[in-house]
Amino acid sequence: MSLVALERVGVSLGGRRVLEGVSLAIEPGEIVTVVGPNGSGKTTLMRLVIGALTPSEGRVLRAPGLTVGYVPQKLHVDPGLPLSVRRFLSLPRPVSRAEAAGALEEAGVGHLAGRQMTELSGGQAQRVMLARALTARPQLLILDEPTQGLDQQGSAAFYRQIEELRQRHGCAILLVSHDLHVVMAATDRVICLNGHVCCEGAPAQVASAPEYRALFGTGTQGALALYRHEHDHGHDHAAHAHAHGPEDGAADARGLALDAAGPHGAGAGPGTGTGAS
Ligand SMILES: Nc1ncnc2c1ncn2[C@@H]1O[C@H](COP(=O)(O)OP(=O)(O)OP(=O)(O)O)[C@@H](O)[C@H]1O
Repeated sequence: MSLVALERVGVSLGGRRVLEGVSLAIEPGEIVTVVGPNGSGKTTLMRLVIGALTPSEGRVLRAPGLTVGYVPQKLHVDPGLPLSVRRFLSLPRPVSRAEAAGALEEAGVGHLAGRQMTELSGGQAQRVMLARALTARPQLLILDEPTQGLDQQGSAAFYRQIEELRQRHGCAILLVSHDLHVVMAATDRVICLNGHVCCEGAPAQVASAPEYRALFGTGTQGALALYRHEHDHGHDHAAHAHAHGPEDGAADARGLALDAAGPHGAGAGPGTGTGAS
């Protein structure tokens, strides 16, 4: 059974048609990247998947008891509000010290537990937010624009980490990107969105599809080749840590935010002093 399935979903916001006739399904354990230009409805689609938005048409089906970890594009932390990393990990669901430490380690930021959220760089904040998402033990991990601001090498390293997370946790991972470069090569399936699903399939198929090329041009093949070259070298652990390991501050300069869903998933809207953009 699919974790999430959208059936002919349409969404209108502020009198505008944002999504139309979108049908897709996310299967257990797969990595799916949604690509599309600015304003093509990617974030709206993520909000549908987590249940923060109700479709105007069609329906969204979720596996019973589905657990979702959601990392939205931005986090808004009130600068006047003291909020340590450790405490942030316990919002909204308290987690044990050991669980928090483990998740931070896994995200490559174990040393930041005592810091204030407002002191973190964009890349550090991104990893802390990923750690919080992991504490929900999600069956589906959703990351909205996690590679924004990263160069191709940084994006490739990020995707390797995503692959490792999938292997370790067995979760499906749904990502959004509007700058389709290296990211495509590391995903099982790409969905190209522009208000509707233009095309979908394996990365190489989508990269050569006329619908994709009409939106993004033809420049992706070189990036795919770059990724494959690096990937061939990357699997022993030491080489990984050296060439592709977590680098604080290397990630998204805008900062990435997370609002992890509760233990049973879908209530991942803004709250607890943080909000998705
Ligand atoms: N609350 C809202 N009211 C009216 N229009 C909205 C609302 N939220 C989003 N939109 C519009 O819906 C469209 C899709 O927005 P969405 O944020 O889903 O796009 P996106 O693909 O994630 O864009 P980007 O790559 O720039 O982040 C845009 O035209 C946006 O202006």
